[in-house]
Amino acid sequence: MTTASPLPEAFPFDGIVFDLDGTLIDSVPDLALALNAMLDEEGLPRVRHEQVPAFVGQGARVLVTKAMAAVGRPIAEGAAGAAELDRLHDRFVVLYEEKPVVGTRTYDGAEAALRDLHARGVRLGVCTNKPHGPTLGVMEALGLAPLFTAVVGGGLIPEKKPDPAPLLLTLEKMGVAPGRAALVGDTPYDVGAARAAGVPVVMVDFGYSPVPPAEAGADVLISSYAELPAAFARLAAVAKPA
Ligand SMILES: O=C(O)COP(=O)(O)O
Ligand SMILES: [Mg+2]
Repeated sequence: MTTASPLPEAFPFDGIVFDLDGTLIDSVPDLALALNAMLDEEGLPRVRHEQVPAFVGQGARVLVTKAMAAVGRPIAEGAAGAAELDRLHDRFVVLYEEKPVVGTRTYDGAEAALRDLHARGVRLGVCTNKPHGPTLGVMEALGLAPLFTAVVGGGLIPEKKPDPAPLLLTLEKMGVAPGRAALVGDTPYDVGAARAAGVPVVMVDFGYSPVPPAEAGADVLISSYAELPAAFARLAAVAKPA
């Protein structure tokens, strides 16, 4: 990159945690591919790509549960339903890990923003509800993995965002105090985790939020990564002192 860094000289945070799906990457093409491969195996109708964003954000079990409901085969309550969900989830993850980056792309400007922060010595983390295994696979394949100090995917601990535990674990692995960090995400699950952890939050408006992004309660809303440096400057004003 030859562009001059637009980040403020005195950067207000030691570390930035990013959500993955809908924030750094548009993963819906490959999530849809794996879901439809799983549905084909079950002899069920496929989901349309435009249905899939509404399924993403709370982890793979919720993704599969919502997809099954969308094709008219909702997962039943009780032990039989739980066993079916386990089976379908495990198969979905296998299929997704086989082809995780056929159509997945980083959003415009995301990689440059990450490289800029990294070059300035800001520690970077990913905190995602996507299962941890495929998370690592996707990040490796897209060349993002070396930029991050810590990656916490779904299943490493039982809690998922909006619970603050995965975000706090990410920060612990990064060696960054919550009062010196910010989160960038795309859904109310990210905002909830950030609020509960005492971390200010930027929300992108181009992800997979199930509610209008402006109503999700983030501190700052951005429409492109070009707006991120200004968003951090505004966040610094709402951040708790270290
Ligand atoms: O896989 C999901 O459901 C969500 O992943 P995210 O937390 O990176 O948005
Ligand atoms: Mg997301």
